Amino acid sequence: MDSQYKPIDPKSESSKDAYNTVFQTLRFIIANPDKGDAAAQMLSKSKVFQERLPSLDLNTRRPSKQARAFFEHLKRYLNMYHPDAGFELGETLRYANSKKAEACILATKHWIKGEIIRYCNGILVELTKEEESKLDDEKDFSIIASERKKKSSIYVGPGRFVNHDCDPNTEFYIQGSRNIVSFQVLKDIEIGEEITCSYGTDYFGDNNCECLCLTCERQKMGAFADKKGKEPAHLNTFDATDNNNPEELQPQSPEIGVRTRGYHRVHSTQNAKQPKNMSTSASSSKTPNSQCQAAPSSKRQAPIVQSQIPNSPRLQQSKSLQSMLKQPPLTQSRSEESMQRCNNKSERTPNFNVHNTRPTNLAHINSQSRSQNGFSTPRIQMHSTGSQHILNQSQFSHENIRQGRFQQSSSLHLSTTNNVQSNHAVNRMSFPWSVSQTVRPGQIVTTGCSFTTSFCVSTTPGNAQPIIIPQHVLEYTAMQASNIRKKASNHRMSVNYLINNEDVEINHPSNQNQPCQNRGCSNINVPDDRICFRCRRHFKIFRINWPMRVLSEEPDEPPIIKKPMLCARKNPPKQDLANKTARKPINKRKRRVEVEEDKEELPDVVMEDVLEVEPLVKGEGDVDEERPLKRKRVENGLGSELRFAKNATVRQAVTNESTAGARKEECRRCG
Ligand SMILES: C[S@@+](CC[C@H](N)C(=O)[O-])C[C@H]1O[C@@H](n2cnc3c(N)ncnc32)[C@H](O)[C@@H]1O
Repeated sequence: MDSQYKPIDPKSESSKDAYNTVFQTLRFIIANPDKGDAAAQMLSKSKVFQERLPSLDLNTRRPSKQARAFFEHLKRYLNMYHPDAGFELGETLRYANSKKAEACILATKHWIKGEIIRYCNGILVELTKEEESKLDDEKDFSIIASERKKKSSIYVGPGRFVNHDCDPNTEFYIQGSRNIVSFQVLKDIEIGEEITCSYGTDYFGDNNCECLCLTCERQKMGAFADKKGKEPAHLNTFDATDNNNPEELQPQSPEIGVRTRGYHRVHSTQNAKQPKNMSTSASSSKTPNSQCQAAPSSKRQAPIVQSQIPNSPRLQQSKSLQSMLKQPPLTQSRSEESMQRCNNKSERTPNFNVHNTRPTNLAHINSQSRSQNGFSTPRIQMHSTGSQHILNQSQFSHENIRQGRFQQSSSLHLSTTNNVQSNHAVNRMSFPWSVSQTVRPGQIVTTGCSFTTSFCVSTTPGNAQPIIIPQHVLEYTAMQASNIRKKASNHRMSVNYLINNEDVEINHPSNQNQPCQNRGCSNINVPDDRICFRCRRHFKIFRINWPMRVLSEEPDEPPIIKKPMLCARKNPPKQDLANKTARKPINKRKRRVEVEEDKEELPDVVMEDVLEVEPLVKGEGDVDEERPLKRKRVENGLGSELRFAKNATVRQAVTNESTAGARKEECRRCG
């Protein structure tokens, strides 16, 4: 396995080329979903590919075995953009530390229990001991340990982006006899919902005590469990009084319970049956920073194990996967040792309160209450830190927020050097934008951003909602800030608050920060445009509003063309022969037309060109793309991807018709 991967410098010319090539290829596969081979071939012929992977020459008559395998893998990734894929790659802050979003898989269609998400797959590639030892701890790999084969395999492909949930909505599914693993739906999945599976019960520390999944959040388990009355580590809310140097308390520090990324082992749901002391080698040795106390197993909702689904059609098929995925039990001593280490760490751990901008952790409001400082906070209770803030966590859970039952929980931060009552420049780093704006009391600010400097409201992108910063929050914050300022300078503090939906009056003081105009989308984090980034990106690639990926209308039926009367004469006259030979170029031309069509499908489009095309925002399910597409065609003479299939048929029909016409004429001519 060649692990000598060098990332492309995003500023380089070749990265632009690469971007265009990949973009064109994606558009090609969208327009031609069944031409995965052609798309992969196209990509392999590109400059960037040939420069960077010269050993994988796919364009010879007999590509090497390695090249063919790579080719298949390439197709696997391209197929993520297949209109029927039913999922897309998104990003989330749920599992990562505050600085880095992680990938996740989001449903773009409604999935029904039992269905196979076949394009979300990956392949298990066995690793030699040497290869395994070479794996870089800094990089995130998904490794599946096979007990049967007594080997580990690396899991590669789009499926590797599926995150873990203790109550997952899918499970691993072996496709056919090959080592291709995709996912089977365990419970219906809504559009926009994250697709998750279970990595096993001990993947994130013993009994998944470091797990950050939604289920754990809802049930106050895993990293959300209340650790002996202490602030849950994942909350990481910074209390300026705890430490004079906030830098020391950056969430990435292992001591504060944020896991390092690294070499991870994914295990099947089979592991749910394992005794507690059989911790995985990964959980004990590869996630060194477990600052945890395992939640009582009776409370934990057991991941759905395969045997719990009676008559599961894939039960038999996946038997081999089950056995493959069984973990080698660790020795008791090792497991105990890891537990011991776990406990020791949690004892050592002070009441860390570094805010990591993960909003889901910040729900702790008791409405209609009074803050400790006597400020009347009719709709909000806030406190800079403290352990009592789990009060209503379930009510203000990520899910509630996502479903719009509550406004996004948020956290205000400010530098003590700022005067809170005046305007503040906010450095918003909302992936992938970075903008700044001034926040005034009462102004709606858009959440969906993490922050680096003085003052910010933060939450998870994708679930962003605008919120109003009430005057009293700012006053309270200002007061806290001035208190702290007396003690030390250059400290940050946080005020966590959440506003009930009913109490929030949403008005838009400016045209900034408004909900995405694409009615299929629930994002309310649109800083300077009508369409949120996700929808723009989707439109850019698919030329269709999110989450639609397929045409709702069938393409026009080609006009019915009666088969032309062919010349029935056995020995056509010489003229016919001449025509026959003359017809060859016609066919060639026809073939050329098809090739040209393909070319047309792959215009040299740069991002800016595409962004100029304004998506139509009519409503969910609307696929009327005529306006932008027509405009596009007029503007730069490009055809519409959406129409490609249609055009191809129509053009084909036209070609047939004219050929038929020509033949008829010929026949008429020959009598
Ligand atoms: C197989 S990868 C999944 C894709 C990953 N999010 C990424 O961007 O590469 C596994 C990694 O995702 C993160 N992760 C997934 N589920 C998690 C969970 N329930 N709790 C904490 N971290 C999780 C961890 O960083 C883990 O190492």
